[in-house]
Amino acid sequence: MLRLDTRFLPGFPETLKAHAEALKAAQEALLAKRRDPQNMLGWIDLPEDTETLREIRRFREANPWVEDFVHIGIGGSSLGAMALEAAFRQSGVRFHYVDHVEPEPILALLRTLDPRKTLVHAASKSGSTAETLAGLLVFLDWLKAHLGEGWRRHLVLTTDPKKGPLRAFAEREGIRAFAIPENVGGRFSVLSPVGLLPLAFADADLEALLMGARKANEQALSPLEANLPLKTAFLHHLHRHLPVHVFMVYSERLKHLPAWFVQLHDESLGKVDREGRRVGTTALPALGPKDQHAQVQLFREGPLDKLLTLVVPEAPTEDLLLPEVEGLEEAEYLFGKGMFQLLKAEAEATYRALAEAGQKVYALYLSEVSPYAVGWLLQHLMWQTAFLGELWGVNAFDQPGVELGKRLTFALLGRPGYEGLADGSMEKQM
Ligand SMILES: O=P(O)(O)OC[C@H]1O[C@H](O)[C@H](O)[C@@H](O)[C@@H]1O
Repeated sequence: MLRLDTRFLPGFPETLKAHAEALKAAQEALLAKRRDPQNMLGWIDLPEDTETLREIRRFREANPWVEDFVHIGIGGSSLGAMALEAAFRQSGVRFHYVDHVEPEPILALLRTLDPRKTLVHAASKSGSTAETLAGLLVFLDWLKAHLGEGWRRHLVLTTDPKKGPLRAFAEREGIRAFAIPENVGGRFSVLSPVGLLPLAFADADLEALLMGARKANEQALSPLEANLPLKTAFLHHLHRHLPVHVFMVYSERLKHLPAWFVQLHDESLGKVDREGRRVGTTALPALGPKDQHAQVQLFREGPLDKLLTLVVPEAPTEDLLLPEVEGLEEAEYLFGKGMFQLLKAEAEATYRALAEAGQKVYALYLSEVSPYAVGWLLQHLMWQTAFLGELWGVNAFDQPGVELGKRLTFALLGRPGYEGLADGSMEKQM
């Protein structure tokens, strides 16, 4: 369950009411777009897709031999999987992420792996991302060298259902390939096989995750009073003059969640709007309590240019009692308390201290760090982003700004068709 706390933003409920009509219009405009698959709103339907869930389960059950799971993918094709696996892994399977192109760590990883016990999962919506293809080339070669014809059982792909080089490769070679629905973009794909397949090997509770996400859907389709993502989107809209948005999570298990959110927020909303204006706010990842000892100094006394979201669990799923120790009387105030009580107190104290400093801050309380509550949170944040796209007049589902860098990379590597881009004649091609 998710709960919003705006106690340090006085007047918010009244302002919300005053904008009810405009918010309803934004909600209707977004929902009207669901009719056209080109609008990339397929992520709304992912939590209902029980058929894919069944297939993933069957695949997991058919491969009990897996001890190491290598996930090759980048951006939307890795950040969500990484965040959820770190939080909810119950199996003994070891996970490794190849979401970079630095040779040394890949070589170090290859030296530790036993190919007979390794499953390689390459995920890419487009099927053509250079980093992912590079990783796949290396691991494919490695599997073939060690396993001969047996390599096929050790590779699984997740990509577009019809298009792209990975789909074509899977069909040619008869490799198992799961699908990211055509109308689902990378950073909205965590509840597709991109995230669900690794999570199945982590033995995480996938049903609970999807059930939580369905709760966010229910809210997002409701009138404003019950529509939490529309409310948080409006909070961001109201504070859009503040350039920095700190996303601070008080959970070690969710330590990779801010990175997933940064891509979702920045890549969806940092755009040129319909009037040709540059819009967007810069999401800054933070982790409590660690960043109290690293970033909070800046948040307290640096520029008042931030909107901060604190994501705070309300209860532990398991607690640890802090024992009394003779000779450590300095810690007496901790004796007999639950460790979670300390975590909660630190979150509350930081919340108050930031508000006292004059920063704009609100809290999102998670009932607990469970697949159900986190599934709800992820889908909530995707809705928030989609609503903000409407309010800011941008398409939240494309990323035209990353294309030039990709084309220049191709040119620098001598890919046919990109000649000329690398030698300074770039302007001509833009
Ligand atoms: O899933 P893929 O097609 O491999 O894309 C991976 C990532 O790279 C692209 O450059 C986009 O900017 C991201 O939105 C995407 O998540």
